Amino acid sequence: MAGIGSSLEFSGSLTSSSLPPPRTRIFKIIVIGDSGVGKTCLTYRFCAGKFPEKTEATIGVDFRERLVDIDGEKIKIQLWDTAGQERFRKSMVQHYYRNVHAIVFVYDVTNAASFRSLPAWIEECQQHALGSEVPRILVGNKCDLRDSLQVSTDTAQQFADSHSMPLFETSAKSPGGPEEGTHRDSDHVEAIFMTVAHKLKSQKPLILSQPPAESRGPTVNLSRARDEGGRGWSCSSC
Ligand SMILES: Nc1nc2c(ncn2[C@@H]2O[C@H](COP(=O)(O)OP(=O)(O)OP(=O)(O)O)[C@@H](O)[C@H]2O)c(=O)[nH]1
Repeated sequence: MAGIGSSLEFSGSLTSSSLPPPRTRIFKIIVIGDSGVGKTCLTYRFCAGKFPEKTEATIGVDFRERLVDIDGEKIKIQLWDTAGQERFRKSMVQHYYRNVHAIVFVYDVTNAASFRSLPAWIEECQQHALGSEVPRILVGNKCDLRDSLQVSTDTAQQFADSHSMPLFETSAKSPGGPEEGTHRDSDHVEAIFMTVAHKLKSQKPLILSQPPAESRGPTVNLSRARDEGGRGWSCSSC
């Protein structure tokens, strides 16, 4: 299960003034979907800020990280770009699903088969004990290829609703951004992953707590709040 429920505790003879700065939290987000839907491009776009010139099929898993500032806290967003091809997944699959904080399911809006595969990807997550308490989102990629659309927004939205996931339609390739209008395909890759990070941070605020008065000594516990178990969340900024 997700490791973000675990507490980060500093105890012993430390006083609050001598506490080391809290270490940077890492949010592990796995990106899952059929081969060729654009997982590498989406993760690269978020972490490197641009569309990659060339990609090859992912073998096993690739990691990409980006340090972001959320409400004054530095958080490392660690994206696990998983292989879509079965033959490249086998040996690594157990590692993907350890200590996952959030899941991003990706399909290609120009490839109906990639959309039809989603139940199998969801099932695989369930088989690895990722329950509904782990935030998940659905991303339809390649919205720049409007003329080749095979999955309508309505169909995708129905699917997302039935699985209590927010839906984002985007393009790892097009510049995107609010200046491009209010239509769904302007959902920005940046905003999508930042929304996930905000959700995780709001579920797991880092709080300074003290033990009950009777046992209070020089110890200060720095711990994370318990999981609120929120579901059915949505993007407020997109
Ligand atoms: N037009 C367009 N092409 C895209 C977009 N995203 C990815 N592609 C292209 O789709 C192809 C596959 O992209 P990848 O990111 O490698 O796909 P993947 O899901 O990581 O594939 P696997 O590693 O095999 O699982 C590449 O040729 C990309 O250039 C997009 O938003 N728009």
